[in-house]
Amino acid sequence: MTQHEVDLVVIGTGPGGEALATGAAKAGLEVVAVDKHLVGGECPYYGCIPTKMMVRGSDLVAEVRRAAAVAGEATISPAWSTVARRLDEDATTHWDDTIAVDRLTDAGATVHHGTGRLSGPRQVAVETADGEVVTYAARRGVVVNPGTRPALPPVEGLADTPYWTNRDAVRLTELPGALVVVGGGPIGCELAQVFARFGVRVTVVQHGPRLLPANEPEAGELLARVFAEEGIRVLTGVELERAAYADGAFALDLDSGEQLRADKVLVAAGRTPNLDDLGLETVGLDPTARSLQVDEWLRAGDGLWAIGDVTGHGAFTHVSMYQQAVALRDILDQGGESATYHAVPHVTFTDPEVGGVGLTERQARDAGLTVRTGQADLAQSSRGFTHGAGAHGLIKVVEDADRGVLVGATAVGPAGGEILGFLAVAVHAAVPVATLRTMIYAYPTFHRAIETALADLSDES
Ligand SMILES: Cc1cc2nc3c(=O)[nH]c(=O)nc-3n(C[C@H](O)[C@H](O)[C@H](O)COP(=O)(O)OP(=O)(O)OC[C@H]3O[C@@H](n4cnc5c(N)ncnc54)[C@H](O)[C@@H]3O)c2cc1C
Ligand SMILES: NC(=O)c1ccc[n+]([C@@H]2O[C@H](COP(=O)([O-])OP(=O)(O)OC[C@H]3O[C@@H](n4cnc5c(N)ncnc54)[C@H](O)[C@@H]3O)[C@@H](O)[C@H]2O)c1
Repeated sequence: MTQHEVDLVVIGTGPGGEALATGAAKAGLEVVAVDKHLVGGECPYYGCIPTKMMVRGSDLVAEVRRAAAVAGEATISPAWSTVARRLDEDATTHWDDTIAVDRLTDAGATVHHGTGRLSGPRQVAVETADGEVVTYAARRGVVVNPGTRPALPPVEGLADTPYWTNRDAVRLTELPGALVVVGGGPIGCELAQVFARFGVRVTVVQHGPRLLPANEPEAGELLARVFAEEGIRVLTGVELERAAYADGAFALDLDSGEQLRADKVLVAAGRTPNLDDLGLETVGLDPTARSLQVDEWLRAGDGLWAIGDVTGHGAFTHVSMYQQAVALRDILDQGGESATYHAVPHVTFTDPEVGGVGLTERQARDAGLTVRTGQADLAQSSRGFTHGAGAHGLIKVVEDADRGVLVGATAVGPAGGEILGFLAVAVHAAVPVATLRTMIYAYPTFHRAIETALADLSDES
């Protein structure tokens, strides 16, 4: 077995790994990029891109149905085949990564489809699909970007059923009659609403007290009200105890005593980091850990960098991309700013969109800050009034009163993710609340509700 010497090996090419490998190769490094599935990772093939195309379709369906109340009768015959075609042809080119591989190769990198494992410091063994093993010694080091896979909750019988995950959900050509979604996080909420708007009878089973528990409680509660209006059944605070599948149907027993029946079950109950088959033990790291501890330069060890979901700084494409830029500058000895995470933005693309940045009120209080919060109801704003149907939303701001700056904010509403941009700047740059209060907010915009929320800042929780 020959050992090849190169500058850098990237194991796992999620969005960040792909970009980092491209950047390093373009900078003149000899780079090997390894992915056991598709170059680009979860986001372009099974995550952000296909699901946002699904959301775009279901939002249009909802908007057409709202037309009667604001503009006159309009009809739509929702056709899943149209969405499925876009996912297959436009989003994923039939779940084929040739374009991405060519892009990386054109940049000068060597690409392997295979499983990469560390075999010691700066050492990697790549097992290709045909069983061949190629080993590399990496002069600068190794970057790991292995991402996550769907977690299977410990529910009796579930593993033996043909349950779906996000990977199945984005490849559907036909929709089921009745669907149970297990998990009320971002994946569960986005997909529940998409399928419901295309005519599926959807029940969401969320074992916590509310939807989107990583967001402010007001956001999850508002979303639950919207889901109820749209006919989505939301069960919170329940445990799924048993699952069984027979004769084409699922039976799900809840701890409340109720049994749910469904044609399909979508499991969206969190993710498991792909750290268990990476050879981490050969460099003194724990392969059973929930995340890889990294410093502000994304260093996980000597000659070892980790980026993306496995670092535990937010499982979002923009975090993976942000981190790759920092790690690449470190690898190339270019210096600059290291990574900080006080203003990580995130948007769940339900309708209304749920955007958040920085700390929630609870997190700010737990951090010992002197907290003041303010809120505004989008439906009560002039823009909400003119918008009419579909104007659900709220703004919530969380101030560190000692410093007089926002440390967190939430924007729920039509285009809530876009409104969040304003709040992300405020939290990122620690713009004084006094300065934000002296701005002029265009009338009648949704973002004008931020002014109302700032005026509402008080010590009441
Ligand atoms: C349904 C869904 C919707 C989402 N929507 C959004 C969204 O709207 N916005 C957003 O910001 N984020 C979204 N995300 C999250 C986003 O997809 C991830 O944060 C993003 O893909 C970054 O992940 P990553 O870089 O850690 O790695 P991943 O994208 O998970 O890629 C990791 C890659 O590593 C490979 N790999 C793993 N182990 C090995 C190994 N040993 N050897 C070789 N290759 C290996 C895998 O095959 C994979 O290609 C969504 C996720 C899902 C599941
Ligand atoms: N728009 C976006 O940015 C977007 C969209 C989708 C996913 N993502 C990323 O992907 C990650 C994974 O998404 P996710 O929704 O699978 O995970 P998650 O961990 O965010 O949410 C999972 C939900 O399932 C619930 N749950 C766990 N076990 C359960 C059980 N046994 N029964 C019922 N409910 C259970 C949890 O309480 C939680 O609310 C997200 O955290 C997010 O970072 C982002």
